[in-house]
Amino acid sequence: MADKDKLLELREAIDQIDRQIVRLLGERFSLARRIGEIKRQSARAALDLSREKEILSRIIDLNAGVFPEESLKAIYGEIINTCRTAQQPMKVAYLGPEATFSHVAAINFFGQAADFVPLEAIMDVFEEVESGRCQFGVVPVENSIEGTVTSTLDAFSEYRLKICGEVYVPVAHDLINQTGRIEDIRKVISHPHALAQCRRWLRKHLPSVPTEEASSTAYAARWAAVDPSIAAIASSLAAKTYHLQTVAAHIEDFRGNTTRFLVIGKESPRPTGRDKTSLIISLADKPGALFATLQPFARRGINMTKIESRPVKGEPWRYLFFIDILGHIEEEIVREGIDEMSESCTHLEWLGSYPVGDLPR
Ligand SMILES: O=C(O)C(=O)C[C@]1(C(=O)O)C=C[C@@H](O)C=C1
Repeated sequence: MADKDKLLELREAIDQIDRQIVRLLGERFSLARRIGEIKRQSARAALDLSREKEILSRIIDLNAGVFPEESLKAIYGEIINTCRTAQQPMKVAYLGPEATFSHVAAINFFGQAADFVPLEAIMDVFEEVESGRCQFGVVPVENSIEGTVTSTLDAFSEYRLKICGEVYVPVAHDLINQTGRIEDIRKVISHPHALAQCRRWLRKHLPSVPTEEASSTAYAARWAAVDPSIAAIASSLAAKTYHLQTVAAHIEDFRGNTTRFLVIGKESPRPTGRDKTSLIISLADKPGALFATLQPFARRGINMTKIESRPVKGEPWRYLFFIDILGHIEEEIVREGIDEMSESCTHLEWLGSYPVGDLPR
C-alpha cells in the first residue's frame, strides 16, 4: 500500500476511536449523574476520594504500558473531575486573584470543570466555606522555603471546618511582561517572597532595575498587563490568564521550592489507605506535658510528620500545637492513639483525615 493510503487508513482508525471515546465519555458522565441522584437521596457527599483513588489505580493497572502513565493519570483525573460536576456543581473558593498558586492548587485538585471563586484573604475563604456559599476552599499552609502560613493555622481555631485534602504545588517563578523583551523592563514587581526567591537572578540579569512589592504574584501580573514598562514575577498560569509573554522561565534561585495547600470543607473523606490526620491540641502547664501527649503515637509506631506551635490569641504565653500524623482516624490504631493522647491534653480537636498529597517530582 502506498504511504498516502496507509496514512489515510490509520487516520480513519484514529477517527473511529475518537468517536468511541467521546460516546463513552458521554455515557460515563450520565452514569455519574445517576450516581449523584442516589447520593443526594441518601445525603452522601458527591466527592468520594477513596473511590477515585481506587479507580485511578485500576486504570493504571489496565494500561498495557504503551500510553505514558503520567498522562493517563492526568487525563483520567480530569474525566473524574468533570463527572463529579455532573453530580453537584463544585464551587471552590481560593486565595485570589486569578492565577495565584492557590488557584493552581485548586485546579490541580478539582480539575478545570469546577467553578472557582477568587477571594482576597485566607479568612474570606474559610468564611465562604463555613457559610455554605462554596463547598470547598483552597488555602496555602506551608512553603518549603518561607515556612508556615500562620493565618491559615490561626483560622482553624476560629472556624469549624475540616481538612479534605492536601496539594503540593512546585513554585516556579517566571518573569513576564507585555512583549517578552528584557529591554522593555523598567521595574520588576512581585510578592516579597517571590522577589526574595529570585534575588540572585535579578542581580545578575537586571542589576539596575528597581523592584517593588505587590500583595500577590497575580496582582503583580495584573499590573504588568496594564503597564508595558513593568515585568512581574509570577506563575505561568498568570502569564496565560493576563495575556503576558515570558521573558525568562524558572528564574527562582533554588529549585525544589514547593507550597503545600489544604483543601477545606464541611467533612473529611473516608480512608484511602494512605492518609494523614491533623489535630490541634493544647497542653497543661506542667513539665513533660508535650512528651506525655506524643508518647501514645510513638508507642504505636505512628509517624508524626509535623508539629507547630501558635500563640493563643488573647492569652499571652499560652500555645496551641498543630500536629499531623500518618493514618486515618477511622483506623483503630490511630483512633486509640488519639483517645489516649486526649487524656493528657487540656483540649484536642480533630481537623480532619485526608489522602496524603503527591509530592512534585
Ligand atoms: O463512584 C462514584 O461514587 C461516583 O460518583 C463516580 C465518580 C467518577 O466519576 O468516577 C465521581 C465522583 C466521585 O468522587 C467518585 C467517582
